[in-house]
Amino acid sequence: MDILPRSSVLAAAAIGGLVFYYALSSKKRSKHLPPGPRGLPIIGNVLQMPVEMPWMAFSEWGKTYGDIIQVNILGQPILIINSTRVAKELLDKRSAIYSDRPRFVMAGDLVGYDETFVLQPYGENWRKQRRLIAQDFSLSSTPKYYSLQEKEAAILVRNLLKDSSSLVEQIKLRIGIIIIRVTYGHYIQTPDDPFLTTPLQAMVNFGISTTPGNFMVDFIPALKHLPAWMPGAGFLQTAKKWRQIVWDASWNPYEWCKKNMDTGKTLMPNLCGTYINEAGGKLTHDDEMKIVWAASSVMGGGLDTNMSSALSFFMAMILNPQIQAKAQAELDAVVGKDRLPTLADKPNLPYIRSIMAEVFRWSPAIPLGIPHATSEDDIFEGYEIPKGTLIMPNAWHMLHDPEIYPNPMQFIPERYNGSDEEMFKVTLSFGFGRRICPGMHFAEGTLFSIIATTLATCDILPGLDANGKEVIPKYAYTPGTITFPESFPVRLRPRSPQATSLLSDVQYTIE
Ligand code: HEM
Repeated sequence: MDILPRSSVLAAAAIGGLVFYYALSSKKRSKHLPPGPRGLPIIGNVLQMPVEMPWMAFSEWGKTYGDIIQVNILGQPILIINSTRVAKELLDKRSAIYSDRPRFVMAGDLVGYDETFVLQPYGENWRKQRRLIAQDFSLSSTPKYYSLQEKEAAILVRNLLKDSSSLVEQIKLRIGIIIIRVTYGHYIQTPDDPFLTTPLQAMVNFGISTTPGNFMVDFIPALKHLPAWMPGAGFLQTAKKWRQIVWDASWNPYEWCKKNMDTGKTLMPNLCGTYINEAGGKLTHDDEMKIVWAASSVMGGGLDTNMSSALSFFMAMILNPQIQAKAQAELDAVVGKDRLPTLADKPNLPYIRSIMAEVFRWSPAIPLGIPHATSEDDIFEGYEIPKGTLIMPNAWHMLHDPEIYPNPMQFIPERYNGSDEEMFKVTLSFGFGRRICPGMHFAEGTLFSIIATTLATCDILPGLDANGKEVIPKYAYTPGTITFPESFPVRLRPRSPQATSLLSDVQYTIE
């Protein structure tokens, strides 16, 4: 795998291409571009690009360069946006020309993620796929999945009470079960089910291959034509392996769903099954391509993101026992102790909603968003933004701006004053403009169920190290497009025997 910036892959052939490319693009550099760190000839800012939690580094850069920062990686202009106002101005108001995706040569051309509409260029195919799922996951459609989300949340907590050392695995499994059930009508029963493990692997690869700067071929597309045996061309073998994984993750569960519509094994409703039914079973190859890749986008979009937010919730609660106590008081007053909370209780639980909003603010799962790209030249406040600029909205910075969120590193649900309008503002962690996450309402259902069920039934405590000492987690996140808290131990203690018995009563049904 050829990783920048430490890579030594600046092979002679590539440099030749670069000089040519740089000569071509130097005209653009002389324009009035937004401020940014001064780069080197040819390679631009490659060596300055931060690797660890780059969203925090870009946030620091903002103190020197301001709200918009231009960097250049081997001739590719990148605009980092450090302000909600500017992000809305460009990505929302000018969405007609800011809704493209950059061309990811590794992730797209070579591995094939560009079949999914997450990476599709802004155009007809993107629109058709997006329409298919926007409907199924709209605010008014998601209640059909509430009971699944509530049940899986309860089983998650029940299993964590038995063994809280398996926090990550349990969250992965339960969120995987939910998303695969609603997409294909298949109920995952064991963590080693390939319908779960293959998409999870595909997501790991997605994260690596879409992180700008990880693959030289993204900046020098001609490298994709290198012979596979050439030193430095290891990325071609990687791409081949990863391509098979994406194909298996996308087509196998769809074929299973289609085949089992008649046997009754396919559980309804689900995205693919509904589509197959509506078409009366008569689908052209083109129709199938559309639904397979739209479904794959749902599965990919809904797995790691929700997992990341759920893990951040557990971390925030370990760090803030007083918030747990306040949330539990609200749950006891509104829901009582004789039943588990449901999604129907959500309107009456403003403090739980505030905790959820604060999770999205404190630890956005995709801190730098999924990059957009400009499809035309533009001018903003006197700065030129060339066509093809990769746009990185630094959601992390926007959600940690001390002017808007005082003490931004503190987890403070009270900052919203119970106002849904204030909470709504953090939804910028779900992206911008026409590309905004179509799974937002569904994601909220899953996370709300996990938060409410856990707090209603358990106290969340720090885990212990080998010497029995409490481990307080640090605010540290993994690199990649979708980020996770660095691993931390946790302990769950039931609030009462009654709480344990409410969890035990939840039926493990395949539905
Ligand atoms: C906590 C959970 C989630 C977070 C934080 C999240 C965040 C995001 C973000 C930041 C984007 C990029 C938007 C942009 O380009 O401006 C996105 C796109 C997307 N998300 Fe989510 N997401 C979550 C859950 C989900 C779920 C549950 C689904 C599926 C049901 C989903 C499906 C998608 C899809 C398909 C896209 C691509 C949209 C497009 O390119 O048009 N996401 N998400």
